[in-house]
Amino acid sequence: MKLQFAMDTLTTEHALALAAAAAPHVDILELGTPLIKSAGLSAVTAIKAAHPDKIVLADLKTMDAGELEADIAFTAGADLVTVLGSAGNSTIVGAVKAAQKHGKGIVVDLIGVADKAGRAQEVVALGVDFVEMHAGLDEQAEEGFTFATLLRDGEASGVKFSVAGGINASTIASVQRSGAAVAVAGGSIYGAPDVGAAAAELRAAII
Ligand SMILES: O=C([C@H](O)CO)[C@H](O)[C@H](O)COP(=O)(O)O
Repeated sequence: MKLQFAMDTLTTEHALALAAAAAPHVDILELGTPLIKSAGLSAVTAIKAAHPDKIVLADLKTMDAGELEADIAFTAGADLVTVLGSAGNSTIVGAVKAAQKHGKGIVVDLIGVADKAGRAQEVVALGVDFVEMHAGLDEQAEEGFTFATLLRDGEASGVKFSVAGGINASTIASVQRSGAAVAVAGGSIYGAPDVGAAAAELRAAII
């Protein structure tokens, strides 16, 4: 299972510092949606330049203009770009077209989708690399939140999936047991007093 570090920060400078600390322990460096909205796609270029050996994911969460948005992110240096599962199929097909042009990949984020397993099967048939079983920061803050349902949806989908939803060192093993290809961790790494140590702890918890 790969480890993806979601950098939900607001400046390229901070993202570069976070990435420098965590990179030895993670496989995928994710530029979070708030970071891209705040700093722009130049942040993607800066992270890829600093870490050419890492997979760089631009979390665009595209909802429309799939081909155009994916194209500009790939041109900026992204290896993977996210499109929302609630987008129309034509948006996803457009993003896949851009990915094929660049030799890169599309991840469909299933945040807010009720039938995650069913939609996962549909979008994989459209040519996306994998899907993300995702509960966002707001959903995580809701009373009674548990990401157990994400793991069940992933298993039920039968397709390649990542999981994101507040994963930490005590829960990452359950993510791996669910069969996830990628565990996405944001706050448990960037919110730790020692970012490198937190990333290393997550890595060590992966069997
Ligand atoms: O995608 C995310 C969210 O929508 C804000 O951009 C997060 O990166 C994702 O949820 C992972 O972060 P944590 O939940 O803090 O682990």
